[in-house]
Amino acid sequence: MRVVVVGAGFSGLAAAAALCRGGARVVVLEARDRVGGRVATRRLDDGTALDLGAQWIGPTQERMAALVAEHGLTTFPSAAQGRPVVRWDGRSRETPPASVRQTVSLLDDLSAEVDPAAPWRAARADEWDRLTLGGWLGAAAPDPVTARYVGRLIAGGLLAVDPDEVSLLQVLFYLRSGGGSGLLLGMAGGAQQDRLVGGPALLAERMAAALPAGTVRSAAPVRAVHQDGHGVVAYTDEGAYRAQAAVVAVAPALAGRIAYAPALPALRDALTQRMPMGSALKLHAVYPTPFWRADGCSGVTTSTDGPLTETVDNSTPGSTRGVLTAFSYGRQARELRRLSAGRRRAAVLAALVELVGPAAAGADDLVEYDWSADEWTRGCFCGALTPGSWRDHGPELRRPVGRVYWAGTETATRWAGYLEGAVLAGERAAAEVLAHHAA
Ligand SMILES: Cc1cc2nc3c(=O)[nH]c(=O)nc-3n(C[C@H](O)[C@H](O)[C@H](O)COP(=O)(O)OP(=O)(O)OC[C@H]3O[C@@H](n4cnc5c(N)ncnc54)[C@H](O)[C@@H]3O)c2cc1C
Repeated sequence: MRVVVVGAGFSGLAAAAALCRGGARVVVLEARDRVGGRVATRRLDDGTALDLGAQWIGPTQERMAALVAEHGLTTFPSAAQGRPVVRWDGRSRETPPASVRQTVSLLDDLSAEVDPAAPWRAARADEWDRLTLGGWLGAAAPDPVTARYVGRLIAGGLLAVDPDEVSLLQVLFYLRSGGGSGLLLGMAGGAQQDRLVGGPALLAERMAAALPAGTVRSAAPVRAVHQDGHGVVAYTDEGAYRAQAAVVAVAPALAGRIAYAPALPALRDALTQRMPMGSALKLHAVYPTPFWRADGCSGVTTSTDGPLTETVDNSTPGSTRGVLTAFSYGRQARELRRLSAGRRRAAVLAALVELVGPAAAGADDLVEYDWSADEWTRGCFCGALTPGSWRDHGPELRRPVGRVYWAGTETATRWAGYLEGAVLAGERAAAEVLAHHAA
């Protein structure tokens, strides 16, 4: 059996490996001239490595851990020794007030009622899908600052959207899919625990290299997928690829930009119109040294206000330089994006000064990469269904359309939105193809 896989991110690469193991002959068509999708590593002249996209893996992400080992890579713990800073309504403190834990626990409790494989079946699905996280926080959080902080951390930190842009149901699905707020938000013991030596882009390259020679065709954007009773044809600018089935391993927002013949069923096409990508800006401020460590600070900060919601110490072991990586989400990220590069740098450094002190103004460099402007990603960290969309369109996420199967992290039921979810989704789609078409 021949299978064409669209996209060589972690999902497409994992799908291709599983299909090859199942005896299929596979071609992976990748739009970019590199594999990996939402991962990329930029190296500074002194060897400092900056992960522009995904960078962390953590406990319970078993497929990622297995792939790291299988491809001969290792991990190192994220730097988080020292005092964190919580900038709370204009004042600095070490931990957020108890109201934050209480409010987030309420969300965790509600998420226990959501099956991540079918959020639309939750008893209160309709009510929760109509309500935005912002609306829920307005009623459930004990005060407006707690509501703001939790909104920025949960809607922003997890989905890179504003609390008013996302339904409570989407948030509960995401919390459940990643095993709860403790795992999702944590550094040690959580999803931000470890980084890959060499960066995740190196793992993607090794996954691609382990496939039979010639499997991955890069610089081959798929423009159209046609199918009939006998097979599928994927059209690129260079040529047509025939197969018995296709796995489309790209985010729904990008899958909707491919032309299908026959046209996709209305509900599936509508799904691609209702799952926009998030809006995160990840910015690396590079310093001669990690100066915050001398003051006993961990570099891990969170904030109720300003353009930056959180920062981490992202310095690379072996490099003397200090890297403070800052994240801006939703509306704040859009506002930063509208500024000229010079004004953005000034705004980001001013926010860093407020979080970690005056030395933050002396950055050698501010390295940014705007995934929203990237033609083949169009936003990050992932796509999320808009309020009110889960019930009618959620069931279409993984439902195959004839010979076309859907992968990509957005289709995962565990660790959706993460590298782990991408791998699991790719392997699930491969299993569906192998089960329905003779190898
Ligand atoms: C800034 C940032 C930080 C993140 N941090 C983390 C993190 O720390 N940990 C974590 O686990 N996850 C993180 N994520 C999320 C993680 O990167 C994604 O969940 C994961 O990479 C998605 O993989 P994927 O294969 O589903 O999709 P993608 O990586 O988007 O892969 C899709 C591939 O398809 C290609 N493509 C698109 N359209 C076409 C077409 N028409 N024809 C051919 N090819 C096409 C794209 O070029 C791309 O290579 C982060 C993401 C970003 C951007």
